[in-house]
Amino acid sequence: MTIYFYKVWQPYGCFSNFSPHGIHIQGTYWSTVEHYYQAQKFVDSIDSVIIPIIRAAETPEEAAALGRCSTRQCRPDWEIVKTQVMRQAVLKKFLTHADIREILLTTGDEILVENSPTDYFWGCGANKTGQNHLGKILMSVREEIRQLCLSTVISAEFMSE
Ligand SMILES: Nc1c(N[C@@H]2O[C@H](COP(=O)(O)O)[C@@H](O)[C@H]2O)[nH]c(=O)[nH]c1=O
Repeated sequence: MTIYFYKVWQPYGCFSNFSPHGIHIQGTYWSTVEHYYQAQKFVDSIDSVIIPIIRAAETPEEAAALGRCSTRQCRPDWEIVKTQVMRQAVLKKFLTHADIREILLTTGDEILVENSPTDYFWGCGANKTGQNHLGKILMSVREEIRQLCLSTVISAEFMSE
């Protein structure tokens, strides 16, 4: 059965990038994946002064509004790197927080879909035809963590022999 998620307060809300699960990346703390993702749009761009402002945003909604401002200039390679940027942050989130890692692992092999009514790239959009890249990242992170757990168990058994 496909699992749909979107808003933080709805079922599986911890899969949303707006969920209150902080991450450290390269020595810097970000209070949500959304803060980190929106700020990365401006790395090495002429509008990079916005980065600490996005980081300090009170809420992920505010961080998203700052990052989506159309008068600011995104880094030129953003379209090429954005999926990798997102995957790195989502992986860090689920490696950091054991409680939500368990929730992700208990979804087994179910399809995960960000049920955004407006986003046809990260989500499935209003008519479910969107590319669902966030759902795909979550499924690939789930698989990576499963493999990591497996290799930890195997090496623990090897060490005890
Ligand atoms: N969850 C969620 C959203 N979805 C998130 O928005 C981000 C895409 O931003 P952008 O690339 O700037 O369009 C990405 O993290 C996607 O998961 N958007 C919202 O306005 N509210 C929300 O609760």
